[in-house]
Order: sequence, then structure tokens, then C-alpha cells
Amino acid sequence: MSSAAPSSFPAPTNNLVSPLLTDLYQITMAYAYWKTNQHRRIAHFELFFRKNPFGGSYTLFAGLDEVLKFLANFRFSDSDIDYLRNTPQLSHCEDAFFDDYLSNLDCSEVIVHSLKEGSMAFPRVPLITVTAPLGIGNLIETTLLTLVNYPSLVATNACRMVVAARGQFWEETAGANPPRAYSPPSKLNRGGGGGMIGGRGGGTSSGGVLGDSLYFSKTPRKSIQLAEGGPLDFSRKKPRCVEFGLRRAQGPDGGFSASKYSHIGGFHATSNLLAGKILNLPIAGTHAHSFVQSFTSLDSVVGASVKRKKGGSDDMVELLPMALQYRQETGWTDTNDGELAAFIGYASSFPDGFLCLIDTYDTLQSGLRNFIIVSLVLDDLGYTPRGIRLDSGDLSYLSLECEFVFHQMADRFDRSFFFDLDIVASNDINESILHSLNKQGHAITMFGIGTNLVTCESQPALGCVYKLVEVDGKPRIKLSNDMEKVLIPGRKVAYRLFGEAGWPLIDLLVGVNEADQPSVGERTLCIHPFMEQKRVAVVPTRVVKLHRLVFDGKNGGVVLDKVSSLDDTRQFVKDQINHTRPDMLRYVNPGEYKVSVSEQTFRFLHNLWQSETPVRELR
Ligand SMILES: Nc1ncnc2c1ncn2[C@@H]1O[C@H](COP(=O)(O)OP(=O)(O)OP(=O)(O)O)[C@@H](O)[C@H]1O
Ligand SMILES: O=P(O)(O)OC[C@H]1O[C@H](OP(=O)(O)OP(=O)(O)O)[C@H](O)[C@@H]1O
Ligand SMILES: O=C(O)c1cccnc1
Ligand SMILES: [Mg+2]
Repeated sequence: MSSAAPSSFPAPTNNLVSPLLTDLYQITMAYAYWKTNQHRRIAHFELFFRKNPFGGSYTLFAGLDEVLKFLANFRFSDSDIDYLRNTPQLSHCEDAFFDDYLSNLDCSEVIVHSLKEGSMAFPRVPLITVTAPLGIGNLIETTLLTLVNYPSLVATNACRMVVAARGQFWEETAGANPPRAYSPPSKLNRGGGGGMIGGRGGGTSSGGVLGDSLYFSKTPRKSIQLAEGGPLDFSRKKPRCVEFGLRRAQGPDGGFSASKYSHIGGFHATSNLLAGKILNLPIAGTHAHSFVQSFTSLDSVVGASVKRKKGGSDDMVELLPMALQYRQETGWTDTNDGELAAFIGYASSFPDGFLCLIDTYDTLQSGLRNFIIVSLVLDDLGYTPRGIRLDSGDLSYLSLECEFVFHQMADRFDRSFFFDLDIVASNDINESILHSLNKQGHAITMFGIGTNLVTCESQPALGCVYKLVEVDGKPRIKLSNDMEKVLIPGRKVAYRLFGEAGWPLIDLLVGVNEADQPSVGERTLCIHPFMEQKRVAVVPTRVVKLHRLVFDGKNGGVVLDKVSSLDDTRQFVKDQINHTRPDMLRYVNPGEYKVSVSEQTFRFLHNLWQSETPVRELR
């Protein structure tokens, strides 16, 4: 057999991804197909899920890039073959199975269609379809599933967190970021954006040492434009999400994949340096408690200096004497000395990226004050302090308190940088906490999220399955007592039908050979696959065919222009989310998106169902 793809096509990112990364039963079935000479029959498989994760109404499809790398490089190695030949379960198999069949097997006869990476996907609509000889088509099941399930799950989780963090909720708009009881001095409340806290956003300062501009830059206050219903207006800038999960992930691949796929789900940066290097992702980071704990007295930072950036000269200026002067001036003489030393040490090392973790000893009485003291010094010297991180306590209350004190300081010392400081929050944040914080009101501009993002705490697996729906051109069905598990047989074309509001109304599965395929402006009957009474007539304003050819083994393998970059995929996700029916984004009881079949497919499914089901006799 010829090679399936140009050998230059990249190998899978994780070198564990190879033909042997599969379940034993794939090889035993392959042997039985080969032994009974079934392996060359042409089969059609669908990879799909039955239920959206996290109680939500959508799933983001991800992982296609690695699927294509796997297919393009599919070859058992000599040692793989040796291993299989010597496993007890396979040791009786004929040599020709290993030497003629498995040794030469590649994906040169495999054809794959798929949704575009990052597509919103819905139950039963295939993410990927595979047309291939039964042997190889079956053999790739497990690897394809493992390459799609977690990436799609974590991308969806990330997207839901970003939506939650940014308050992109139709009916919760009015309640988000409510004004608090007291406001900062009005002459300095210059954000122009309505909320009593106001004043954040609008700046355009560039990135600091520890993160690129995505992390630290300030975006102008914007309102989210949805397709209909007007902009949602929030009183402050929308918080961004940064991925901090590597240490808690399910191993190195889990950590790396989480960094990668949370980026397409809308996270702005990751703390994972390898992901930054390999995938060219924005990286970001602050510092840990240990850094603060390790400083015990101010003596350790005697002499710590930075180069003056404003005021004419560029001499080195020692920070400690200036800090002590501000400590006197503010009256904050009992803040923790070790912490103040740590902040001075950090400022002297990263004067352009000064962002401090302030909760090691006492957030409001010590950390915040020490940060302000050192910030004033840096500002005097021409550096722009970046902000604080809160990693414990009531994140709503503390962030608002910090912001309030920043505004007081802006007034007292006449410094504008206090309006642009980031307030980063971390500590076991999950989607529900993000919603809760929105309701309570907060001043957080950035969420650092680890554990609950990467482990997908509230649903640790997406249940994608890989099912045979046709062999030798004949549709196959799999029945189940559970109606949800009954397969829709045969090859189908999937369409997304859009309505007048600009967002998708329904997905429709139509048999590939049916004469009537949907088109713009034409009334199309869409029926629930299992309940005939549930049907709607749609006159679409736009019809999108969802699957594209992405891999054609006979013609060089990967169809290269179908592989999107991570940033393009991220943008595609954002565009879809911003053109989604608002009720579908609701956290509690989101509106369901309908997936339907054509009338002909409905009849065909139910006739086949009947014909394959024996009539039971009761006596
Ligand atoms: N205002 C808030 N509303 C809802 N949840 C919050 C709020 N503030 C913090 N949380 C969450 O409550 C939990 C607090 O966790 P926990 O009590 O273990 O931490 P802590 O005592 O604040 O800090 P430490 O990590 O030092 O123990 C975290 O999951 C955090 O994200
Ligand atoms: O909470 P996550 O969403 O997983 O975010 C990452 C966490 O990792 C870091 O500390 P770590 O948890 O290692 O120690 P700590 O809880 O004692 O601060 C960081 O301070 C966050 O708390
Ligand atoms: O940079 C940080 O603040 C960070 C990174 C990983 C985990 N927790 C925090
Ligand atoms: Mg923690």
C-alpha cells in the first residue's frame, strides 16, 4: 500500500499517539475481519456524542488537528508488530495477519469528513465521519475518541468559564457588577462607563516582563454585541481568564492539552511554558506565596535598586528608603516587613511587571498596603505597576475593597495608574463561582483558573462514541432499550439552518442520497429523530453544510487547507458564541438546541428499526 500522506506532515504532538495506543479489542476484531475476509468491505463510521457536557446546550469540537496528524502518520512499527505477535491473546493468529496485513496497514484508503475545528456541536451530529475498509476504519476508533473527547471537553469548559467570567448573559445583565454602597471620589471617576466604581479600562499600557500584552494590557471598556437585542453593557472592563492548571492536570498530556484547547475556548494566556513554546501561546504569571514567605526582614533588600526612567537622569535608585518614606507618610507602619521586602525585591527585578500576590499574611492590612507603598515608589521612578493577585478569602469583597482603596490612593496621591491596575483572582475558581461573583459584584479583571478547568470537575469526560452506520452501502442500525442510544442509520449530510436573527435555528440530518436537501428560502420540515409529533418547518436564511473533507488517503492524506491555526479557531469560537441564541448560554436550564432529521430519514430509521426488531411473543 502507498503511504497515506506526505511524510512531511507533522507527527502527533504527543509521541504516545500511535496505532498501538488503542484497546486490545480493536486488534482482535481486526484479526476476525481479516480471517473472515471482511476487512476490505467499505464501512462508514460516525464519531458523535449523545449529551452536551456540564448541563449545557453546546459542545465545542476540538482535537481535529491531532487526529489528522495521527492518520497521516499511521503505521505499526516493527516492535509494535512483535509485541502483538507475542501477546497471549494473539499468539495463535496467523503470521500473515501480522506480516502482510498489519505491517502494511496505513490510512491510504481512509476518507475523513469533519466539522470545522472549534465548531459548536450538538448531540448526534457527527463530529467526524470515517469512510474506510472495515479493518482500518474500525481499528482507529479508540485513538480518534481519545484525541477528540478531552480536547472538546476542555475547550467547552474553558469557553463556558470565559462566558461566565465576562458576564455574557442575556437575562443577568442588569444584575452584573452592581454598584456598591460607596463610590470613589467623583473627580477621579473617569472611566466613563456608568458603574459607581468606574474608572477601569480605557488605558493601553503594554505588557510587563511576566506576561505579554494579552495578559496585562488594558482593553477599552466594550459592550458585547450579540446578534439581536442590542449590546450588553457592564460597568467595568470584562475580566480575562488565564490558565493555571498544569500542576493539577491529569498528567503531562492532560496539562498540555488543557493549555492548548482552553486557548481556543477563549482563555487569554497560560502559565504553561512548554505550551507557550510549542504552540506559540501567550504566557502569563505572577509569583507564589513561597516568594513572600522567604523574605523575613527588610535587611535583605538593602541596596535593591532600579534605573530611574523619568526625571531626567537614569541613575540607579535604591527602593527601600523611598518605600520607608511612603510607609511613614501613609501611616502603614505595621505592615509585614518580610512581605514589604519581598515586594521590593520583586520590584527591583521586574519593575515593568510589578504584580504582587497580596494575601500571604493579611490581604487588606498588610499585602494591599505594601503593594501600594512599592507601587508609589515605582511610579515615582517612571514605571507602571501592574496589579495584585488575590488567592484566598472572599474574592468579591476583597477585590472591591482593593479597588476602593486604589481609588482613594489615586485621589490622595494624584496618580492615575491606580485606575489601571489588574486585580487577578485565583483559588479553586469554577464556573459556578464565576456566576456567583458576577451576581455579588466584584472588581476582578483577571481570573487565574487551574484545577477546575483542567480536570473538568463537574463532568470529567465527554461521552463521544464511534459507531458503524453503513457497510457496503447498506445502512446499519444499533438498537437499544434506551431510545437515546438508537443509531440513526446510513450516511447523512448535516446542515445548520440559520434564521432571520442571524443565529442557528436547528441542525438537520438528511440521508446522503435524498433528493430534497435544504436550501435558503425554502420551507424545510425538520423532525425529532424519535418523536414524530415534534417537528418544525424552517425557512432558513442561511444553510451551512457542516462537514468538510479533511483527509483523503488516496489523494495524499490531509487536505492541508482544512487545518486551522489555534488563533483562527479561537476567533471562530468567539464569533459563534456571539451569534448564539442567548438562552442557550444561560447557566441554569439553558435552552436546548434542536437536532432533527428529514422526513425521509425519519421514515427510513423507523422502518429499519421495525424490520430489525423481532416481535416478541408473550404467553
Ligand atoms: N465571594 C465569593 N463567592 C463565591 N465563592 C467564593 C467567593 N470568594 C471566594 N470564593 C471561593 O470559595 C472557595 C474558598 O476556598 P477555601 O475556603 O478553601 O479558601 P480560603 O480559606 O479562602 O483560602 P486558603 O486557600 O488560604 O485556604 C474558593 O473556591 C474560592 O474560589
Ligand atoms: O486553584 P486553582 O484554580 O487550581 O489555581 C491554581 C492555584 O495554584 C496555585 O497555588 P496552589 O493551589 O498550588 O497552592 P495554594 O492553594 O496553597 O495557594 C495558585 O495560587 C492557585 O491557587
Ligand atoms: O503565575 C501564577 O500566579 C500561577 C501559576 C500557576 C499556578 N498558580 C499561579
Ligand atoms: Mg490553591
